Amino acid sequence: MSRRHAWIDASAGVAGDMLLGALLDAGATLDAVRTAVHAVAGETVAVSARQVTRAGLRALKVDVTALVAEPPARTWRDVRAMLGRAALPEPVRRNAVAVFARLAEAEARVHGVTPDDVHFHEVGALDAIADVVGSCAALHDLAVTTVSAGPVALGSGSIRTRHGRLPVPAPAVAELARGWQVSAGDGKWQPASAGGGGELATPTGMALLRTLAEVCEPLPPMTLDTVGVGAGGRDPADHANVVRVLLGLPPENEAPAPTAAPMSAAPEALLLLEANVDDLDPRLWPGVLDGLLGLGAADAWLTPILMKKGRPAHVLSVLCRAGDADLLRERIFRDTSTLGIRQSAPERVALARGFVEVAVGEGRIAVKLGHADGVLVQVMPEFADVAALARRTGRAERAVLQEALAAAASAGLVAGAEVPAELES
Ligand SMILES: O=C([S-])c1cc(C(=O)S)c[n+]([C@@H]2O[C@H](COP(=O)(O)O)[C@@H](O)[C@H]2O)c1
Ligand code: NI
Repeated sequence: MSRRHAWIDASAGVAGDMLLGALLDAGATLDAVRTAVHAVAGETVAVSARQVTRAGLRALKVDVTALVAEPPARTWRDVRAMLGRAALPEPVRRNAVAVFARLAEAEARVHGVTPDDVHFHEVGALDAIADVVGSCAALHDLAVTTVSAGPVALGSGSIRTRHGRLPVPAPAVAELARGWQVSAGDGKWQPASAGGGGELATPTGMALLRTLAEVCEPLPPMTLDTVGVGAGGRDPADHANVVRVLLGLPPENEAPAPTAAPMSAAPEALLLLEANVDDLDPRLWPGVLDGLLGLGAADAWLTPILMKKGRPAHVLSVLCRAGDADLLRERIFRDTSTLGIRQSAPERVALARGFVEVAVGEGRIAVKLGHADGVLVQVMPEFADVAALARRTGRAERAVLQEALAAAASAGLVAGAEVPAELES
């Protein structure tokens, strides 16, 4: 099974349409992007792409056009429901939900509202849906298995929005950029008559990059395969207004054949945030855990304990990357009643993961595969898909789960088998 890495060059900034343009230019098909966008938004929006130049560089510019006169204003709750019911490949749905959750969280913080009440403005909502769903579908279509990105140029000066003049980086961008390497970049502020202000990164672009890229790093070693260049709307003279995506095979693909013991993954450094809580309304816990996972926690769970004074309580444990710890700590203080958070630095040895879909009756279920050195170690149908299919067909979850396991086994997905070629990221 070969891995395919995408490295995002956002040294001139990043916007949703620029990233989507770069992924299409790298070989993702417009068909795959349109199918996914239409599955979420219906025929209310058209996505097209054209060749342009930016400071003399050829690049692909994506255009998103609303086909309805007055697109409805949508909250994050509305968009989440649209993503939930759309016929999308599971990895595309999961990534798109995670991007919007991060965007809604950032907007909520800067506007002082709850994420569920964040409003994606009219045409802006359609734009964002097309950019986010389109980029997630394009990555899927390119069979990308891992993503990283370099430092991001954010810009300087100020921009005019429907709420008046905002400083650059725009507040939501600054929020989304926490924990990532950034700079103002080379984009100089100029008056609107000379092409507009110096905003180089937009909230949608930053939310996509922060969610899809696992780490901020210089271009990693890889055998370079394809370069895609996506254009922004403006063409200032002082820099090429583009995002680039470099696709290639990481060095592991060139390593010798796997040995017998398939557990050679290197430990990764993570942080464990923990708090003992004895006075939170128990009905709030599921929302707390979902919120932390939506913000990028690697895992979040509760352990029942007996605390001082004989009180039944829970330990909230949140495993995360160091760059996400500030955001998650603030979220824990906001959503629980804890007065303190412990922190330790465990190492995790994780299997590489991916998904394939199997047909079960009239539905499809994503099967999560954990693998090492080209060999499957864990094979487990996604329970959310099992439960959804059971609900739709009126069958028992247990029966659907057994059928999904049997479908996986007859497709050769069993522990010890070779990782299948079509493994999705
Ligand atoms: O209209 C609002 S509320 C608004 C808020 C913010 C904040 O950062 S808060 C930013 N903007 C600007 O809107 C455009 C579009 O951004 P997309 O991510 O939807 O492409 C961009 O210039 C933002 O900085 C608007
Ligand atoms: Ni607003």
